[in-house]
This record gives sequence, C-alpha cells and structure tokens, in this order.
Amino acid sequence: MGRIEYMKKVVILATGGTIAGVSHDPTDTVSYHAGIVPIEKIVKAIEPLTAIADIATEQIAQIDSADMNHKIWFYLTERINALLKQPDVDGIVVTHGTDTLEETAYFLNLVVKSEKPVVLVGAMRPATAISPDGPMNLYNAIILAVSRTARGKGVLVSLNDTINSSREVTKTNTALQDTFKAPELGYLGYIIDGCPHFYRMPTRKHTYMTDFDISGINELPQVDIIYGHVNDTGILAQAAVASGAKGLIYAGLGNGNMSETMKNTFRKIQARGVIVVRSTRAGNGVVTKNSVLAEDHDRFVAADTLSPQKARILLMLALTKTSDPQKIQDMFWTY
Ligand SMILES: NC(=O)C[C@H](N)C(=O)O
Repeated sequence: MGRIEYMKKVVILATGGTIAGVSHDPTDTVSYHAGIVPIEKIVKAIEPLTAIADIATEQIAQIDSADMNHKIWFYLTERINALLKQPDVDGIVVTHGTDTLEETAYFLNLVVKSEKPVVLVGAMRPATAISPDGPMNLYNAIILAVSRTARGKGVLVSLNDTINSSREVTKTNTALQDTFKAPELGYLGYIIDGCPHFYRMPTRKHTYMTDFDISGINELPQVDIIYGHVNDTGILAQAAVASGAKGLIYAGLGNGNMSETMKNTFRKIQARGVIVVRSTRAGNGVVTKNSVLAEDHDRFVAADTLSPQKARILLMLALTKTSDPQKIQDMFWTY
C-alpha cells in the first residue's frame, strides 16, 4: 500500500445528540443536555482527525434526537445527495442522538443516491464526561467515510468500534456504550486501530439501488405504529385511521400474530384502503406470511425482519409510489 496521495474530503452534517451533550458534573453519564456543543468545536478537539481527512462541517440542527422529524430528514437527504455529487467529497458523516439514530440511518439508506460512504455516529456519554465515547466514535466514523471498503454498503452506523448496517442495527441498551447491535444478524465488522475490518455485506437493496426519490415531495404519508398486547381493543388503530393514517404498522405478537379482535379491526381498516403491515414486538426474527393468518395473506403485508420503527419508514416511502398491498409486500422482501 502506497501513501495517500491527496487528503480525502469528508463533510460532517451535525444534528446534535449526546455526542454534543453537556452535563453539570463530569461523572454524569445519563443526566445531561443533548445537542449543545457546536460540531466545529467537537472536531477541533480531536487532534488525530486532521491527519486522516480534510473535514468540513455543517450544523444542520442542534437537537435531542427525540425531536428528529421528517423536515430535517428531507433537508439532510437533499444536502447529502448534493454533496456526494461533488467529485471532491469522498464521504459523509452524520452526527446524531442515539435514541432515533437507527431511524434516520434507515431512511437515508433508502433515499441517498450514491455509492460513497454515509456513516451515522453518536455517543452514549456527553462531551463533558470524564471519558466521553464521542471523540473515538467520531474518529472511527471519519475513518469509515474515507475508506474504499465502506463504499457501496449502504448507510452505515458506527459506535463503540463496531460497523453496523442501518437496516439491521438497533439501540439495545438505554444507558451503556455497548448498545448498537444487530442482535440476530450481527455486525458488518469492526474498526481496530483506525482500520475497518468488514466480514459481511448487506444483501438488501439500498441507496443508489432503490426506487425511492423524495426530491419532488415535501411530506410523507401518515403511518402510525400500533403496539400489540393482551386484551387489545383496536381503539388506537381506529383512532389512527380517523386522524388520517394511510398505513399502520402492527407491532404484533410473535410472528406478527394478532387476536380475533385485531384481525377484525384490521380487516375493516384494510378494506378502506389503508395498508396494514404485520411486524413484531419480539425484537428479533422474521415476520412471514404465516399459516395462522392464511386467509389474510393478501390483506396484510409482512414486515420481514424490519423492526416496527423501520417498517414505518419503508411503508411511508412505499406509499409515495403505490397503495397496492402486493407491490408493497414486494418492497418489504426487497429492502
Ligand atoms: N445518547 C443519546 O444521544 C441520547 C439522546 N437522548 C439523543 O438521542 O439525542
């Protein structure tokens, strides 16, 4: 391997989160305010970054990721697509709060149109902690963003020395640094001593391979998530539709199963043209077109291995193209 001939360029789009968080006491790890420290200041404090890339920063937002919204998603998408069209930009890093990071990552995974690396990163400890995780996480994210091996693998998520696919990753622990995992399908790889090690490839279509283009639209159809439980009444599902939902994700029991009450509720809702997707509250596993619901195969869409919150994103985008349940089912087997 020869020397790097020119400095690769990475643009960091900062949205806030704990990586930019401030606490009163440096020993606090969960009591703090997210989204305070400007990205420029964070970058300046990480000396080794200057050796690996030419870095530009844009402060897109400064929020706790609980306040992430579709408007910011649209703007992020527009910026990322425009920046990645520039020949001098090699990759993008998005700093983000961890609570909804996986949702933004999967959304971008479906709407960014480039093979160049896009990496989402955050932190579990605020910037003011005795030993914050943000600086190392950001360093690793930049490493990935300039890496040839990260190209064409869809939007990636990197925290705690790991590399995850945005489709599969989820936050698994409320407070610990070791929280971003794809519990069942596994990490794509690790970053060790500033070097990415990939072991797996995402197999589902992403980024430049998808059919989704949001450049001509400015809002997504309303899709709500209904959480399944014993003695479910269907009232919340009906309320969602009454308030304008065009699609519902059912975080169902086991393999997307449901009570007779919910079957009847969802059949009526589906007959009105609202798309009903069966997902699971189990946290792992594939939701299939199972035999228990055989007579409803054509009525309800199966979410495959997507979590309810990611199924919601795919359904919103699918509804920008079609409201045919069969075509939407195909998209759930594809993305
Ligand atoms: N660790 C974090 O970033 C959590 C924070 N509440 C956020 O999502 O913005």
